[in-house]
Amino acid sequence: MTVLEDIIEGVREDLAVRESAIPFDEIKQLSAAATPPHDVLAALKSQGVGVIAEVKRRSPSKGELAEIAEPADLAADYADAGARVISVLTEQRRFGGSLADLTAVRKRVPATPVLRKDFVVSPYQVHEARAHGADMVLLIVAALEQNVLEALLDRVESLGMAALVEVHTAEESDRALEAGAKIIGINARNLHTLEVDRDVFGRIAPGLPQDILKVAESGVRGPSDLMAYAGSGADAVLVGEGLVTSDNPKSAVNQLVTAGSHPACPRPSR
Ligand SMILES: O=P(O)(O)OC[C@@H](O)[C@@H](O)c1c[nH]c2ccccc12
Repeated sequence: MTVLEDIIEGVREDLAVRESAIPFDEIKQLSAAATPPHDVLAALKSQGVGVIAEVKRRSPSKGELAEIAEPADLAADYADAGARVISVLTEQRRFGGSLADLTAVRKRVPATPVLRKDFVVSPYQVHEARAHGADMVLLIVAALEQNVLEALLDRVESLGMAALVEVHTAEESDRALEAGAKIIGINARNLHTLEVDRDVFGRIAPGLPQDILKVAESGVRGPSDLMAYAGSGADAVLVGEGLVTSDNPKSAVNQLVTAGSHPACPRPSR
């Protein structure tokens, strides 16, 4: 079993527990009653290379990263420093996250779009994301059959949210396009082996249509990695570890935001 398959097995077990506590009809109603979502596409299309800053306590590759007793405080720092979107990991077993983290962050940064970062395999989780205030949902191509990917993407968009469709290979990026993805995240980390290869973005992004928003995910250590990704056509970078392990996450975000809006930073040609 690969790491990804192992994580998904746990995710399905945890999901079954939540489904028996709150039935599908109820979570659907809660999602319909939530405050309307932000326009994430517009936020990501604005000038310069955007920063998506992640609330991440642990990872399967590195173990414990940061305690983060108050995810909302960290999110407020990220937003103050100019993060365009805040990503909140809600997977519990391997990443130490929760839906309570998502709710807390949503409440504290009402003006900033929030991404639910999890292993979404069912429409239930999409409604759950919206019910907890998410504006964007991660969909991992490697974890989904094509018909399921397409159905989930439709579901995300029909609730007014945006999907970040994650790929790691050219075949997966073809599947993302085929499914109708508008925002594609190219993950430097292979979710089967957890190996990071920062060159994956530069191999895949140039082959994507110009109107697709391209997010470089994982392995960003500082402004020079952002600049390198920008040079290969990134509209935004998604950063976790580099921020949560920093002595000063707010200034770490600020340095990235400054680099991403600097005149010397290569700009997406859209
Ligand atoms: O901590 P990093 O290397 O900056 O990476 C952030 C983000 O890309 C990573 O957390 C991630 C990318 N895709 C995922 C899918 C599930 C869980 C986590 C992820």
